Amino acid sequence: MQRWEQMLYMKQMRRTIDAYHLIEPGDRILVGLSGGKDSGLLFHALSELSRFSGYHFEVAALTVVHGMTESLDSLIQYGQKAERQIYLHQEAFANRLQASEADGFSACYTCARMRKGILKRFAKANAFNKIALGHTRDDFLETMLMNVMQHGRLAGIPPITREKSSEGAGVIIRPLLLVDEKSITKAVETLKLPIIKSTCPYSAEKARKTADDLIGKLEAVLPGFSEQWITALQNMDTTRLL
Ligand SMILES: Nc1ncnc2c1ncn2[C@@H]1O[C@H](COP(=O)(O)OP(=O)(O)OP(=O)(O)O)[C@@H](O)[C@H]1O
Repeated sequence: MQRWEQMLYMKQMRRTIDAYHLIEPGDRILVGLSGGKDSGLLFHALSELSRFSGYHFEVAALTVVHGMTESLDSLIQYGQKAERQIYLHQEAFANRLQASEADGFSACYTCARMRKGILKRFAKANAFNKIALGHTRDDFLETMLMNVMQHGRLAGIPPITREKSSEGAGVIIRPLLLVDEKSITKAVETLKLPIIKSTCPYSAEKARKTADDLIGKLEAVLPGFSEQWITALQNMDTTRLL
């Protein structure tokens, strides 16, 4: 792989950070690290950025160990070798959510809420003022399609959210929001970052899979469609909308 290809994700991430003012000097950023490739690359990229650039911020990661992943050993070894701070929060709630799915709960929704609550409380207790999540351009487009298909609403995922709640640190940033999954996969392979497999039975959520398939079909007919969609959203002509 060419060097420019390896660095493509970094260029796209920096552009997003600058365009939406995601990072300010003095920030203490806690990355939600699932063990998957997106947040794995996010943690690596922010760690590099904090060491070699003029952004002046600190970064560490928290993994919520909810009981639905394979062994975390390689992640822990990576943290020690690269001298990167990875905290672990052990709370095996995921099995209980599976059991309650039968009662009409959405396990994925509840799991995401619980993880977010844990991240927020940890951030507050340890003086982190921002939480960074690994959502990508593909997550953004899938969410947008799902919102149209399921709720008749045009909404994606914002690059920065400022939430007020009793749980604490309410600023959530998504520096990979305009980075495509292909660049992420390539970078993770080249950098040999550790990837922990999820054992969650819901990880291929049906509605998200449908949205993903649809985007794949559009890309096959119209190469560059995803990029063009993002460009269109940044150039909205509100005088011609309803
Ligand atoms: N167990 C966890 N502990 C800490 N943060 C998490 C955990 N699971 C998810 N997150 C955070 O929430 C984000 C969105 O979660 P989601 O399950 O949609 O992940 P994803 O899109 O598959 O990304 P990844 O490749 O990072 O797992 C992740 O990118 C990560 O930042």
